[in-house]
Amino acid sequence: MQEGKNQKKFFGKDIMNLLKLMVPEKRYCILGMTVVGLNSALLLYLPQVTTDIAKLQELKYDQENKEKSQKTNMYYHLKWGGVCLLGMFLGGARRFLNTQISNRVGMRMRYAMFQKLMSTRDNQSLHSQQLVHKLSNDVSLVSTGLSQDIFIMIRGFITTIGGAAYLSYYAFPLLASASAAAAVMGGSAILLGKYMSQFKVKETQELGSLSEVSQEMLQAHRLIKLSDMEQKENQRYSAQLFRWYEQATQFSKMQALNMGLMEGGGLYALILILFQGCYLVATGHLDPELAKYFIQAVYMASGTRVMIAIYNELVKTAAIYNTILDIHPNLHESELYNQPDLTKNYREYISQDDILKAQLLNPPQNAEHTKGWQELYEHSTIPPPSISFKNVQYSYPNHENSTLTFNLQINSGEIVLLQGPSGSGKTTALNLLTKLLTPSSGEIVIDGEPLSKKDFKWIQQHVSYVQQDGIIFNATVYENIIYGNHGYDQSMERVIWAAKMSSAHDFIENMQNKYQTKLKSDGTTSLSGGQKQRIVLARAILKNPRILILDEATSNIDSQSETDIIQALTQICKEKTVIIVSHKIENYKPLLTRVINLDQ
Ligand SMILES: Nc1ncnc2c1ncn2[C@@H]1O[C@H](COP(=O)(O)OP(=O)(O)OP(=O)(O)O)[C@@H](O)[C@H]1O
Repeated sequence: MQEGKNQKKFFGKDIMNLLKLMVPEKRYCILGMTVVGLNSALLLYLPQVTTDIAKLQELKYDQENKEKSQKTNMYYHLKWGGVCLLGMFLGGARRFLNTQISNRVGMRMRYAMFQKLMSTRDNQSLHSQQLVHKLSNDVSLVSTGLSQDIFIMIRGFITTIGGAAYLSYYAFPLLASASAAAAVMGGSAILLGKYMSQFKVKETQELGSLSEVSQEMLQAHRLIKLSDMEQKENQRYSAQLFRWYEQATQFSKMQALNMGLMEGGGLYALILILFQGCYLVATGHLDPELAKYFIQAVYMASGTRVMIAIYNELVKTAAIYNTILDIHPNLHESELYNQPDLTKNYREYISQDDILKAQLLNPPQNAEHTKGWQELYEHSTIPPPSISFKNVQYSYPNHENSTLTFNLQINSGEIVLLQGPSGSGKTTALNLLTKLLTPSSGEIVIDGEPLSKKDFKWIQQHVSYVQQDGIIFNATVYENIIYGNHGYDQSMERVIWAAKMSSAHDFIENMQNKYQTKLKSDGTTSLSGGQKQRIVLARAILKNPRILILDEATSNIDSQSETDIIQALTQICKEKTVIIVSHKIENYKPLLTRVINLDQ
């Protein structure tokens, strides 16, 4: 089991930390507690019905005063009808507040976690499938568990205290029996709670790994089929499934033991209370309205039982919460609840998104309507930048004893190909240039100015990076091309220009809805590898970047598409500093000014 940064706290503190998630929902919580308080008071009042029934029975035989008897009858019916209606309202309100707190806590957690993950520049250390599982499944477990458990616990507390107070006043001997039963249940639950939470953490981790394995396999579905790995992968999935099952079974056993002790304790309490109650009635110490006291004693014992059961649930939930905090080394728990009210402007978010979507379906036809048009051409008049790596060193955190060193000079407007054996550091150099990684020492200089002095915005504005597996989003062709090009000309005129430059226009025109055709990100899109890569290239050149990086950009496509793209690049690469990484040096030769060897 992975030892997370948050797993060493003692359980009481864990629960306190968990409860902090409720802090921003103060208003809902106070309202919820009031409702739960009233609901519990109603429950405690309920045994009073026995007294009223006894009175009604008396009146039934009072033939002399028929009118009074009818009135009283009516009064009691109205009273208990009202109690039922109130109970109905309070029950509904409690459920609504429960769910709403859970929704809001979950929303805050997801919002903070997502922001944190997106803020990471070097995402290589993040396990995306595990994270998706945490964002959906584990957050739901924590938020629903927390809000529901707390209210049930409060109700348990009120009925325990109320029942105990009633018994201590009206039937003190029964209090002793109920307390003894509560003590037995409490002891076992606290003892087993610790083990239960440990098993729950393991089970949650195995379930996360199961999601990871399944997503990985579904993504690599084609490769698995073609490599005759189906049986092996089925076996791997099954093995992980059984690993989860093993932990889930351990947890179930522990839970069953706990539940058994609870049930046993409950039965013991019931028998003890009944036995004692009957004895007290028989000896004339208690009046025949035994049911009233009996119910109060049961309230007290079951309230205690509920509190203990919920304590166990909270320990489990806190354990899952700790695994969520481990998703990111810099995620502090306070970030999950110390945020402004997210829901304040949520309708605005949705309506802005709707407006944007509508605009994207009707993009401006020409550049006059688009912001940033001038900016686009302003920087295209400046000569493309020169780049030098001066004794730049980098070591990956998990490989600190192997340091990569770079000394490179790329002149303004050059089209260079970075060459070197696998592992020589080509991708690392590009990540350093795009500030996704920061050098351990040395300096990268762009046009005479250190890159460290330029902010990330500069990179976003002046660099386009095309990777081997071009990313296509669940959106139209038009949206895919303008992606990441805000502030630049996004008119149809300009998008068509970019598509023509990357030899994409013709096949887009042949699609059913042309530039408004919907594409899919999961690979089920009707695009070929070459078509996908041409759309990605159109996206990269729309903003007319000063530095263009092509990292194995044509590796996955057929040779005819590659020839077309390289031909298009002759035009595209003008007035830019271009860095190409490709193993197919021969194909790029006509385009290049130089080849730089990284292993020298
Ligand atoms: N996220 C990482 N964590 C640890 N080490 C890494 C990481 N990424 C790369 N490395 C190591 O850094 C070295 C350079 O890797 P890099 O990917 O930059 O090489 P490359 O020349 O691009 O290789 P290829 O041609 O195979 O893509 C390799 O030894 C690799 O093992």
